[in-house]
Amino acid sequence: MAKRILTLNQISVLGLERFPRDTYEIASEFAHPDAILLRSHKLQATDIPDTVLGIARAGAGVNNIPVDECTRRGIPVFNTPGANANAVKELVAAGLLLGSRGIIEGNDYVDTLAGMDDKAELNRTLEAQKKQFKGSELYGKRLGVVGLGAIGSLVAEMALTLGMEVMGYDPALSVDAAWRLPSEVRKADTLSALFSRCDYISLHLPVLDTTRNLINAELFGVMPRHACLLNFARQEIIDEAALVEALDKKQLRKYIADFPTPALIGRKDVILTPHIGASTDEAEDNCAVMAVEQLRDFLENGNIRNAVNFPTLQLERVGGCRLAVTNTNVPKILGSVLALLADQNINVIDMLNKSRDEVAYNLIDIDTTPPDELLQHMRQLDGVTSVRLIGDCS
Ligand SMILES: NC(=O)c1ccc[n+]([C@@H]2O[C@H](COP(=O)([O-])OP(=O)(O)OC[C@H]3O[C@@H](n4cnc5c(N)ncnc54)[C@H](O)[C@@H]3O)[C@@H](O)[C@H]2O)c1
Ligand SMILES: O=C(O)CC[C@@H](O)C(=O)O
Repeated sequence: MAKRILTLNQISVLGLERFPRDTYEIASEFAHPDAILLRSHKLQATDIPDTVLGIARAGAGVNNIPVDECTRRGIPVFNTPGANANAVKELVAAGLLLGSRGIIEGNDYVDTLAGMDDKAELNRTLEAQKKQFKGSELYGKRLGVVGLGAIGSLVAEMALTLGMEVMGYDPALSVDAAWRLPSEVRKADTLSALFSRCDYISLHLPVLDTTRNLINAELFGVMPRHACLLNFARQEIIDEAALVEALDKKQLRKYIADFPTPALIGRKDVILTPHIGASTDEAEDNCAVMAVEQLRDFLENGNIRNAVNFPTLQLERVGGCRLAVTNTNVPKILGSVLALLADQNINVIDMLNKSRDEVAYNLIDIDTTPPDELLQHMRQLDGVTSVRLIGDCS
């Protein structure tokens, strides 16, 4: 039977074409989908049917998905790290330029001159008024980057090429990300040190329980008054009341962000774009292709790459059929699963088991198709969250 993929946002065709039409059905409405593919759609736990095996986010942030509930139900949530990083980096470059030069104000002013048909008079007026729109250069200024992952590291590199100094803060920096980082990036030990020393600050961290409202009144209080804050990460990272108060008190010069809210729209000291950080042809294609490939590998082989709540695990297919078993990460459960197979004289050909936090995940290749009763029995074992048979041994 064809696998059913429920799409909850518009997904690039280049990605969707990677689902073979003879083995997959794709639609934006399905009562019993095998998997969900989405972008920013806010997914409620109650909207995830029991048939769903995996969820793929074509993008980086997964705060629109109830990840804890998925983990509880044994559903891996995939994302596409780095696939849209260049698109965001380029918008941040634009944000830095909009924050340093009177581009928007100048453009708005020029629009007011529509209808002035005398070219000489137009030029005289422009030359007389342009001093209002003077800016300052980025060269030599200091950029603080909060979060030095896929996007933050590219932003740091881009700012260095503009001649800026770069300071970074990331207490959870992975070893791989540290290797990617240009050596010129100076480390800030605290957020407060970074906020107090930078002319521009750009946020590139995920929204988590620990980062919600992280940027608060205390940090706005130490910022230089000429500083500019860029937020192309998520609005929830900023304490909005504190931001509005800081703008009112002129504790920061400008806020440039991808997340409009009623309190911010229309302010002269705020520049807002409608969440278009990843809205390029290239990023949409990259994210969709990566999400689809990861989802297919999971549905067809049980392999897991780039899940935010499951361990990474890939086992080459060597024939036979495969059991994908998820359980809580406590002793003896795997032993009970294997004992059930041994009781039925089912031989294990190959096996891989890994854990991440409270989740343990096992791929077990066997040489005989197990009877349905055995799978039911396995599902009822204490601590087993899900059991899936992939393929057929016959
Ligand atoms: N505007 C957009 O359209 C758009 C597009 C892509 C991503 N994003 C947002 O940007 C975020 C980052 O994306 P990415 O691809 O760089 O992710 P990433 O996972 O590669 O990098 C995130 C970095 O943040 C760091 N971090 C975690 N907690 C931190 C903290 N308390 N302080 C400082 N750093 C911390 C992590 O260690 C990691 O290095 C995403 O989670 C998403 O919310 C927005
Ligand atoms: O899908 C999008 O347009 C936004 C994606 C972005 O917010 C992300 O977290 O990757």
